[in-house]
Amino acid sequence: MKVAIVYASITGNTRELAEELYERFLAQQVEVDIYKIEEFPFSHLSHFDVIAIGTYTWGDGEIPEEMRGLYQAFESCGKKTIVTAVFGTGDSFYPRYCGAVDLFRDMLYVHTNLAAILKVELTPQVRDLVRCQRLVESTLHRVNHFKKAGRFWSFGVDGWETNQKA
Ligand SMILES: Cc1cc2nc3c(=O)[nH]c(=O)nc-3n(C[C@H](O)[C@H](O)[C@H](O)COP(=O)(O)O)c2cc1C
Repeated sequence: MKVAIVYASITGNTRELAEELYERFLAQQVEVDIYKIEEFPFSHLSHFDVIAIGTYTWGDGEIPEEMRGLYQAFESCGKKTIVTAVFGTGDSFYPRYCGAVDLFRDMLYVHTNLAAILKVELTPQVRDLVRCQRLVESTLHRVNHFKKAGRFWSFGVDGWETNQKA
């Protein structure tokens, strides 16, 4: 299983969160690479079983400029066979707390097999480490479930509803 963590961070909060997740994926003995957004080869999206996307929020709940290419890449080349997670840090002082995570969530839900979402207030605290562990476990559980079944399930408005071949 191949996992990629791709993140953008200016002041280091989202990077810290990405690094926590990296350690936790490693501890599960999966192959995991961590990329700053500038280093991620967009053309390799489908080389990974799992892609965890980390973003801070900018402006009025916006996706930072450097993450927009990744957003568009998933929009045009996303596949339901790629299990994704989206995480980010934000500041609840702003009306659209972690708005960039919400925007990615909505798009990834449509174009990929979205397994987990994590929002953290500014710098990750000890209580957030448990949430990081949950993100890793839910994501790997989704991949294993998917591989066993040879199909995927999506969480729709009326519950677990979609069952399609990979
Ligand atoms: C100009 C500006 C606009 C921001 N807008 C938002 C926002 O709309 N929603 C939010 O949750 N956080 C917002 N933030 C807070 C950042 O997303 C937050 O500080 C984040 O942890 C930064 O991540 P980083 O340390 O990885 O760069 C804003 C910060 C700045 C400086």
